[in-house]
Amino acid sequence: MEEIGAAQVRETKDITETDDIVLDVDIVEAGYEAGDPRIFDISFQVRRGQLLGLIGPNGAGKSTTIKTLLGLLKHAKSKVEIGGANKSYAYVPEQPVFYEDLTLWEHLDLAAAAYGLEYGQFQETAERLLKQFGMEPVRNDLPAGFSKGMKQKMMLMLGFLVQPDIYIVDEPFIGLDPRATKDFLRLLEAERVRGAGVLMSTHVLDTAEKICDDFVLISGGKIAATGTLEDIRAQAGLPEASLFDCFDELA
Ligand SMILES: Nc1ncnc2c1ncn2[C@@H]1O[C@H](COP(=O)(O)OP(=O)(O)OP(=O)(O)O)[C@@H](O)[C@H]1O
Repeated sequence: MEEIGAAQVRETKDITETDDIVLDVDIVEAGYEAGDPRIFDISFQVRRGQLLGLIGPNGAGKSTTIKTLLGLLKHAKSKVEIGGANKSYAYVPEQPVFYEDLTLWEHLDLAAAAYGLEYGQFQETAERLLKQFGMEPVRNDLPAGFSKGMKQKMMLMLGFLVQPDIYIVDEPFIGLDPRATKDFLRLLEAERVRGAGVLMSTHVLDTAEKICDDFVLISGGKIAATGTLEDIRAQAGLPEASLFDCFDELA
């Protein structure tokens, strides 16, 4: 058990190599101040190759759930098992985080060094990602001068570079143009085929409906519905309905 702050009880334990589960989350409660929890009883798992959509209205508790499973909140009672055989994960935040003085290429290089990637493999993967995201022309530029979508692409590239067991992606679609969205989804699909799991928080429900295997719908800090689109439709009492209509009914 790992104690981080008086009110936090966050356990991490190993997932065995034979296990298909790459993320196992069991949150009793979590919040930003002692005695003021914002999310309650949130439990779910992500398996290899699975894309789980974390959806819910503004303020429902999606980001709080993600911060809790990353171990970033002081006031949390939770048990989280993260990563498969390699114990590796990539977190792609909604708000880009970068170093003012490092170029795009230097960011990639730094991430590769931090994760201990072999240099030849790093170069090959980084070159491929620069091409795939159309970012070759700005490889030696500082990200402070990038557009919102370009910063978002940099964050996605840093995640893909690492090829982790699980991707935790917070709202990837806002800011990406249609071409970049397509490139991102193609890369994500390839990673799922490789065996990576994905937890993705998003408001873009028409895309989520097409790409996610399963959903966790959070409302008012609690789980309002879980399962496949069919399960969600049954829970909403709306057979044939879109994810958007089910969301409206359940949230
Ligand atoms: N840094 C913070 N300090 C205090 N309270 C916060 C903080 N961030 C979020 N909250 C509160 O926690 C609750 C859940 O917010 P959270 O950010 O998890 O929602 P969300 O589902 O991610 O919403 P959105 O879709 O708008 O991003 C809300 O009541 C919000 O006011």
